[in-house]
Amino acid sequence: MASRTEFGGYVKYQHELPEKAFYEKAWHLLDKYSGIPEDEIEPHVRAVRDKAFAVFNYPCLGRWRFLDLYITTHPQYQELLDRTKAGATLLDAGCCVGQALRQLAFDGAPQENLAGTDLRPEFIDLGYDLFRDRDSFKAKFVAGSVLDADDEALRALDGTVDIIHAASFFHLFGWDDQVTVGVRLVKFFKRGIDNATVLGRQVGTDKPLDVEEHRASGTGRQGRYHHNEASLQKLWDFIGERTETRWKVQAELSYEADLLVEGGEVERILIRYLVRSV
Ligand SMILES: C[S@@+](CC[C@H](N)C(=O)[O-])C[C@H]1O[C@@H](n2cnc3c(N)ncnc32)[C@H](O)[C@@H]1O
Repeated sequence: MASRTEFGGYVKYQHELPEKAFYEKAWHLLDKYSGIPEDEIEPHVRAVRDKAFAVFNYPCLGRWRFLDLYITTHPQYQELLDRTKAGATLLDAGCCVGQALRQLAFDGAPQENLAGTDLRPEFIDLGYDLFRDRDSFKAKFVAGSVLDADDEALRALDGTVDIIHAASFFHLFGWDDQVTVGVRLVKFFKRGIDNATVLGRQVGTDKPLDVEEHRASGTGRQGRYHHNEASLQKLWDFIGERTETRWKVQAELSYEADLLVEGGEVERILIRYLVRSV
């Protein structure tokens, strides 16, 4: 089993499940979409989660966050269903095990209008194990790095997408890499469409760093950059300049108790965002 490791004072791997409120939508999906008998769900999820955590020790796996189907509470969730039913294509960038895509499909989004991409093909593969839909799920998955402008595999998605969902994703990167990622994502959009949309949720802050200070003081690979609405607009202005596109950001911070048990209850600031082409 993967070892417990500390991450910025946080426990990265938590054995106990959080409160039921945190994972009941995922249990419902595994029951009704995947058809997994109720008493098998927990051991099944634990086994797949440990395999995924052994691939890479993201806290979203170790701390069960991949079970939080927050997407259903995004103010644009109904719009995502309506637009994909009307033929729009949605790409989940940094999809991990693809839980958001299965939820969208379960709620009626046509599977052939869904796509996912992730750096690690193992996560995509484990998603089929988790949801037991390897032979039935019609969403298109492409493994590749959105940080690499020359990634051959990702070219298959260029010019094919109307909506991009990116959750707990941009916050992995520093400012410059977020610009690189945004520029890459823009290439995935169909040419000349109205209402190109990027949306998601990630760690936020009410005090974003000055970009130059962040660059100068970054740790590791330039450190991570967290946003409020104004800094996110600035980011998308930069991305727009580099791609000759224009974007309007709407975003809201929320202060939420982390419902996890080990390592204590902590407050985290999240930002739920919506970026539309203008
Ligand atoms: C913190 S997880 C979030 C997963 C999922 N979106 C969610 O909300 O649970 C970040 C994901 O981004 C993927 N990732 C990291 N760097 C990437 C890159 N350069 N290109 C594509 N995916 C990347 C990771 O493999 C991981 O699955």
